[in-house]
Amino acid sequence: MEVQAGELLSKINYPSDLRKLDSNRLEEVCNELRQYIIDVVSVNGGHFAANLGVVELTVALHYVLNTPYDQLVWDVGHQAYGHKILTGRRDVFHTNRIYKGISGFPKRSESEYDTFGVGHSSTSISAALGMAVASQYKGETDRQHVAVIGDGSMTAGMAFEALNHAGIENSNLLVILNDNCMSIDPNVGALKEYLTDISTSKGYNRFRDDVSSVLMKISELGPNAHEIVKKIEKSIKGTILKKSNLFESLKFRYFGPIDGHDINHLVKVLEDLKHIPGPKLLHCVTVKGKGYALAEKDQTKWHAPGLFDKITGEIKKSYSDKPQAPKYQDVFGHTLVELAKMNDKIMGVTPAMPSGCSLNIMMKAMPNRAFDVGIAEQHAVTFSAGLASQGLIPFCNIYSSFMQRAFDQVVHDAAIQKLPVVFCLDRAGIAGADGPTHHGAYDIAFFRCIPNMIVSAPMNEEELRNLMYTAQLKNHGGPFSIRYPRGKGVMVDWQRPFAEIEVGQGRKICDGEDIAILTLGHIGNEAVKACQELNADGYHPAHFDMRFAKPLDQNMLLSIFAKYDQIITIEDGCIQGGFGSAILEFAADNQYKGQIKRLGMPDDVIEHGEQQELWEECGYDKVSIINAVKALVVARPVKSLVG
Ligand SMILES: Cc1ncc(C[n+]2csc(CCOP(=O)(O)OP(=O)(O)O)c2C)c(N)n1
Ligand SMILES: CC(=O)[C@@H](O)[C@H](O)COP(=O)(O)O
Ligand SMILES: [Mg+2]
Repeated sequence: MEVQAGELLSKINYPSDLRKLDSNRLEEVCNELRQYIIDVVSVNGGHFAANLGVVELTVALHYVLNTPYDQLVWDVGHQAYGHKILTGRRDVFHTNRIYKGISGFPKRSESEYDTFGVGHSSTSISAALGMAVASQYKGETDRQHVAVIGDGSMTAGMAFEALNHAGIENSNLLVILNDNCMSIDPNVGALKEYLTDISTSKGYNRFRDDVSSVLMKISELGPNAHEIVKKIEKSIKGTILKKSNLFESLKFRYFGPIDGHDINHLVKVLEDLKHIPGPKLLHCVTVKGKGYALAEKDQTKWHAPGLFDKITGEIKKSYSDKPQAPKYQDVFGHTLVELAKMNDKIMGVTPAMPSGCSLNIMMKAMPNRAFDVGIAEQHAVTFSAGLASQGLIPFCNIYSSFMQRAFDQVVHDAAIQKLPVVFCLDRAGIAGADGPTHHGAYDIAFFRCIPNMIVSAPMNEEELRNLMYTAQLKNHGGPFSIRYPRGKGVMVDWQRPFAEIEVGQGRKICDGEDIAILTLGHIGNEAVKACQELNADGYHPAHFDMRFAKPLDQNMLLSIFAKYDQIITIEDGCIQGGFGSAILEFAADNQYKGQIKRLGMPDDVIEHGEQQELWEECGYDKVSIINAVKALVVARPVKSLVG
């Protein structure tokens, strides 16, 4: 649905138009930009509160900087809607995150203003530093490089690795710390407490303002003045500020904290900072959800609320007369608490996604046994391994795509040491509107190659519960991974008694002739639907839910090889190295002479869209499965086959 932009905003196609305005009109621009974001996101969905929080910052940056020559890098990029609207994409913004529409994150192929592709957090300082060093090398001394990073994203190790490096590079880098005290959930950790301390310490702020304004004035007087500034800084800031300022200790010049919603002050400060060389950090304090009262009040709920009525604030739900199956996330959250009540060794760990993965249920019920460790996937894995080394059983829940960050920790800290960490990989498979950075495409492939690792995937809620139950019964000789997708399962009546599943044992869903369909995980439900339609058309494939990509159910596979000349494998993951590849390897090792067709994500970047649209595009939704079977098998007369 197209939404009309305000009068001023509708004339701003690019930042060059913005820069023609008198600065006293910027507040108006901010109001219209904020309203436009509210109007479009309410009917289209997407990230909301973070975008409202950076409206002033976005306008000020594009007003002061000479983008795209000056380089602006957004961390995560979930807050870059204002940036997109001001940089040539206002009229296509209604296609944001929609299949074939623009991406919900900055993307280099989409615009020259998108200097760096993002989606995962905490990459902005490294990327902007790389750009700054490249400019220095090329002699582009007039070029500005700015990384905008949130307080949540600043908790990741990668951000600190970049600060550590940037502090000794004398390149032109400005880091803007957008501090709203929030990650998706409330931000956590000692850094958050430190930032709150320096934002609220009145005496320090007054002193800092005085020193900064004097230093900025002197620094405008020319090259020699910088030397004087440095000396003054060394003696004054060195003794007073450095002691208390983390960023100064890392050789950044620290400015702020300033009000990130005061557009006029922001413009002035950013102008001043353009004339100060070397690594600098500007600490901006903002409010997540700024300007939409409900979002300011419940920032987690309004991080990405889905569609809503912008007047009443009512978030739209899909209503149905029929009872609905739960989300896998909720099954995980409730089941973990159930198991933890039975087994006092169980602990819960999430890197910054407690409400996303539903560990918040355990954090509330058992606060001393469940940890949000901040955006810190590597730490989450090794922390879990540490817990496991002491006889505990951590359930470490990480979105599949974020787990890409922690591969070494899984190998080095958990698998080699045979530690029984249970890795629950949420959002495994096609993630949907978040797109390629968030699809859980690779985990089967990258976990399957790790020794001592169990790789499993439930086809429904009951299977998820039973896999979780099985994983904590004993040490299976190393980590136990369980992957499941974003969204709903298929069972309304899911809270059934626990039953152990034998590790490496698949199950037959239905018997058949001519061809066997082997599935892993929830995508097996598409195969169930496909088989029903195929049966009516006279095709009778057998269907096996293999449950494990590692170890494989070798006995079941050998009997399948003996009976069927044709096999289709289906997985919601990349086909290179994944579940289908595991079957191919086993088939080759056992001289299987039949034909094996693999369905899964092709060796390509899968863009954004709804899960169902992308399953279809990748060729493993119900219809694609039907077509694949029909292409391989000759139809037989309809007859009933009970599996
Ligand atoms: C590596 C990684 N882990 C987790 C996430 C999920 N995530 C996206 S935004 C976000 C919160 C970021 O907080 P902050 O940087 O402070 O931005 P804010 O939303 O507060 O503006 C999280 C945890 C991610 N994108 N990347
Ligand atoms: C930007 C980001 O990484 C998160 O906000 C992500 O979009 C959350 O995804 P879910 O909605 O699947 O929890
Ligand atoms: Mg934040």
